Parts: sequence; structure tokens; C-alpha cells
Amino acid sequence: MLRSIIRSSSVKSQQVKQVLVPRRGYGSESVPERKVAILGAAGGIGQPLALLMKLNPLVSNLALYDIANTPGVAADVSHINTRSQVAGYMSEEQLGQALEGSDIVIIPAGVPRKPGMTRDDLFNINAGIVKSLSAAIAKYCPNAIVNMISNPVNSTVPIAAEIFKKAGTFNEKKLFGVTTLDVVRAKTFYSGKAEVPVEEVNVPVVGGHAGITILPLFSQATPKANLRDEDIKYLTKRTQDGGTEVVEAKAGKGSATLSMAYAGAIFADACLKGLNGVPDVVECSFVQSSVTELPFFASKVRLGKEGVEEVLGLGPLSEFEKEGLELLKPELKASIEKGIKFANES
Ligand SMILES: NC(=O)C1=CN([C@@H]2O[C@H](COP(=O)(O)OP(=O)(O)OC[C@H]3O[C@@H](n4cnc5c(N)ncnc54)[C@H](O)[C@@H]3O)[C@@H](O)[C@H]2O)C=CC1
Ligand SMILES: O=C([O-])CC(=O)C(=O)O
Repeated sequence: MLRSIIRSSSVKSQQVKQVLVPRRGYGSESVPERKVAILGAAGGIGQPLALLMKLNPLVSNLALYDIANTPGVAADVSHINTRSQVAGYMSEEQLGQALEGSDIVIIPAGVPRKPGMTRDDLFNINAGIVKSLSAAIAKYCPNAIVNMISNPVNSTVPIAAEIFKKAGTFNEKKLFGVTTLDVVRAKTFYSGKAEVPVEEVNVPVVGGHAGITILPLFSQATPKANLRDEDIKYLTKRTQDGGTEVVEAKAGKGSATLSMAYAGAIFADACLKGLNGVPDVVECSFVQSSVTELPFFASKVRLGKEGVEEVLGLGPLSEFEKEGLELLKPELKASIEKGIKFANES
């Protein structure tokens, strides 16, 4: 069995060291060493995400962990001539090594949906996976930022929070549910309808990451466009059903992987920039929140050296968005409570 750790070259000390890395677009100022671990790195999301993180000049060490197939993925990615050292880890006894010294842990481990399933239908399998990975994070890299991709995000983030609380390591500034794909979709769909250049579009998406809990705020979308109410309704529904659109198109072969890897890489890059002290890095994410009465909620978050610097409010909402907000609360509350209960009972 392939159990050996694959390294492109030996992984250096995990201490944060300042090194001079001149990169186009990043200036030639010193860039600290940053270790990023991906758990579930050999999966549909994990592989392209590993590729994209290997291309990120802010990463110095890339640890790829999965229960199967990581040596091949790590060997493959490690040949790319970019800054980071790549190491592959497989089997539970190597999980500690994969995690140690990590600044950011990205978790796309778990099963994806098939047609006809909701994200909550994944709870029975993925809740246990997230629970055991969170326990390992608490043990081996308690100060790392965690980017949770595994579904149902509305429950897996509360599970991780409870496991960290039990271990005495919970830091609400460092736990993020990745909802960036909802923003990516909202931007793409808005650009098409509003006929504005997609690279200029900004749309906040708040709430959670499942069905009606996904609430895009098209009233705040820029560049402004005078869309009709029926267009806003259509865009909202399409954003909420974006995941299902891909699940159905893949017809049993999984859910969004490539667009998710892109979204995961965008969000991890934002976290790295925040850690490195780049000012005004703002992304939407599902975090511990007092923006509503719910304990976790997705909204715009300013990222800084300690993770969350500020959870931003919702801003002015249209009547349609206010209705959507009230409609989503019971479902999101139930999903959060389900996660908390699971973490504390099992
Ligand atoms: N947050 C979001 O916006 C999105 C979340 N997802 C979710 O991401 C998750 C992964 O999706 P895919 O990559 O398409 O699935 P996949 O089945 O292709 O890959 C999952 C990987 O996780 C690994 N894995 C399973 N148990 C593990 C464990 N205990 N430790 C480490 N690795 C483990 C598997 O070996 C596999 O390689 C699913 O739960 C999916 O619903 C998918 C798309 C968007
Ligand atoms: O829909 C799914 O199951 C995967 C997902 O979260 C998404 O694509 O937004």
C-alpha cells in the first residue's frame, strides 16, 4: 500500500519566515511563508483546488491529504514550477503531519449530491467526516484558519465550531463556511441579464448555502442596472438552484467541482491576503454572526491578520429581499441546530 509521504522536496520548517518573492501583481515586498492544507485533496474539488493553490504565489507549502490517491495527485501537482513545496499525505496516521504548521486548512472532504438529493441528505456521511477532521485540526493546528467546503455547509460549520469548543480551541474569527460559489454564480448570472462586463460585477450573497437559505442581494449589485422584478426573481432562483443545475447536468457523476475549486481558491487567496496584512479584503462567508438572531450567517466579512476582522451588516434590502430573509431563517436555524446537536451527542 502506498503510505509513504510524497514530497517534491523536503518541507522546510513550518515557522513563518519572511522571504523575498518578487511576483507580478504582488509587488516585490517580502511575502511570508504560508502553509495551506487541503483535506479531500484527491476528490473532484480537491484536485483542481490543489492545482489552483499551487499556482498561488502566496503559498509556500501545500499539504494534500486524502484517504486515497493522494500520492499521485501530489506527485503530479508538485512538478509545476511555482513557489510552493508540495507534500501528499494518505491515511489517518499521516493527517497530523499534513496539518502541522498550517495557516489555512481547506476541507472539501466528503460525498457530493446525486440528482434528487438535497445537501442535507449528505449530512449522515459528511457530518462524521467533518467531525473527525475538526478534532484533528484542534489537535495539530488549532490556530489555523478553516475554510469549510463540505456540505451541508449550514450544518458542517456549526459541527466544526462545537468540536473546537469542546477542545478549547474555538476562535470564531477563524472558521469560515465557503459560500463564494454562490457569489461567483450570482455575478455570472447578473452580468448576463444586466449586460454588463462580468469582471466588473459585484453582488453580495447572504444567508446560508442551501436552496432558499442562499439570498443574493441583487438590489446592491453593481454596476447598477434597472432590471425588472421578474428578472430579479429569476436571477435569485437561478442562484439558489445553481448547485442543483450542475448536479442534474452531471446526472449522477457528482456536483460542481471546477467552479467550486475556482471559488475555493478565490476565498483561500482572500484569507491569505488578509493574513498578510493586505487592507480591505472583503468576501462573503458563512461565519459566527450577530447580523441576525441566528448564531451563524453568511454576509460580507472583512478579512485580516487574525481571520475575521469585521462581519459587515446586510445594508439596505428591497422588499423582496426582506421577505427572502424571513423565509430562510427557519430552515437555516434548523440546519445549524442539527449540526450542534450532532457534535454534542455523537
Ligand atoms: N461549499 C460549496 O459551495 C460546495 C460544496 N461541495 C461539497 O464538497 C464536498 C466534496 O465534493 P467533491 O469533491 O465533488 O466530492 P468527491 O467525492 O469527488 O471528493 C471527495 C473526496 O473526499 C475524500 N474523503 C472522504 N472522506 C475523507 C476523510 N475522512 N478525510 C479526507 N478525505 C476524505 C474522498 O476520498 C474524495 O477524494 C461535497 O460534500 C460537496 O457537496 C461541492 C460544491 C460546492
Ligand atoms: O449543489 C451541491 O450539492 C454542491 C454545492 O454546494 C454547490 O454546487 O453549490
